[in-house]
Amino acid sequence: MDHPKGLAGIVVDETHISSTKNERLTYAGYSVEEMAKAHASFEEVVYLLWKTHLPNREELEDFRKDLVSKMVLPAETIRLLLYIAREPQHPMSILRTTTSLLGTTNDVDHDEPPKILAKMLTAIAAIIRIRDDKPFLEVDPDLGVADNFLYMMTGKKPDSELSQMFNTVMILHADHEFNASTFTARVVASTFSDYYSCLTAAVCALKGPLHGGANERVFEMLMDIVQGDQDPIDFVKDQMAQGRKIMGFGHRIYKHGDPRACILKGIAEKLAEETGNIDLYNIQQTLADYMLEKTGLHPNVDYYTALIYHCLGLEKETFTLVFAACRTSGWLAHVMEQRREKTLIRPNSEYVGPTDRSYIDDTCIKEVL
Ligand SMILES: CC(=O)SCCNC(=O)CCNC(=O)[C@H](O)C(C)(C)COP(=O)(O)OP(=O)(O)OC[C@H]1O[C@@H](n2cnc3c(N)ncnc32)[C@H](O)[C@@H]1OP(=O)(O)O
Ligand SMILES: O=C([O-])CC(=O)C(=O)O
Repeated sequence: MDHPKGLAGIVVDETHISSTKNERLTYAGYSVEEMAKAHASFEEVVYLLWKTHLPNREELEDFRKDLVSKMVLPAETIRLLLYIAREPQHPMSILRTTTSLLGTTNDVDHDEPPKILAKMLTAIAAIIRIRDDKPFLEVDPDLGVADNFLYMMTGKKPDSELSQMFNTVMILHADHEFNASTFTARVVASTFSDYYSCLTAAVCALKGPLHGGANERVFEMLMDIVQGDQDPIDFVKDQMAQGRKIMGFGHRIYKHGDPRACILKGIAEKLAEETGNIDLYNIQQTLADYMLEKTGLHPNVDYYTALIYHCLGLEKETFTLVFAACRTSGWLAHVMEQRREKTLIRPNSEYVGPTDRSYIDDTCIKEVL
């Protein structure tokens, strides 16, 4: 019997959280394009993903205040982070350990999603600061969640234009139905394991270059082109001739273009102009045009964010951490939904190896039997 590789096209369960039906991304029925255009805030989208309805003004303000107040990390966690974040491993490996660590610190209510999201954001910003040898920054209670996260990573409080752009980046990454990391989190949740175990597993899945790790590889490709003074088209032709995939292109769901990439492209162009990186943006454009014409592949969500994060002053190794920070909101939504379902995820496989073998005939320790 033929099985679709990688569960492609298989609907494994229902969800109320998000949909990519007909290649349109919606959160609880609202189009992400409409929300991005109307400058929805990250906290409003998190509320929507968790409760599947929008908050009223008062609920939104309370939710924002609650999240921001919970972004303060216990002193013990900061002490441990200062130690762990300086280890030489890749920042996503540091985040994997940190996520697990957050679940073991002596902190009450540790099963509470707002607290978990808030702590993850601060911990991610702290990892980035510590590795950059910059002082750890305190949360500003007057800023929103996305602004605080950006401030704690970069040390700069965003103006309203940057704040809108960064909120958009965060909401576009917040959820994506049963992608690999979310599905991983749901499998762990289905065993009734704890939230931090689900998130640690999700971070491990996001880290890989075929998933969230692609944004770092996109920037590496741009640097290879620029630093090697290479023609961008010759570069990708050569990569594909060697059987390599071009990072930031293609998607399991979107075969006619990722709706988020168009919005992110606009943000990348604006930030690239403002920060003197327009040459990198132009290279990305050249590559995107060539890839579409020659392979029919479109850029995915990781393609333009590589340039956006660079323009924000982040190191390429930390790009996937920012993705993890945004996606933690969606992971938590799915963990909550899966917990309500109370069913173990445990599919079947078809065994295709040899059968009816005799251990007694084949074992090397026959003589002692
Ligand atoms: C947040 C996210 O996770 S978004 C995705 C981030 N990942 C990347 O950017 C990595 C590069 N892209 C890829 O590897 C793929 O497009 C995936 C893994 C994202 C999706 O893959 P799938 O749905 O399994 O499609 P699949 O890999 O089978 O691709 C179909 C064909 O297009 C080719 N293809 C797909 N993506 C690429 C690419 N980026 N570069 C070159 N060729 C590609 C495949 O080689 C395959 O060709 P074949 O039919 O001749 O074997
Ligand atoms: O859905 C997927 O396969 C990958 C993903 O997480 C996204 O595109 O946001």
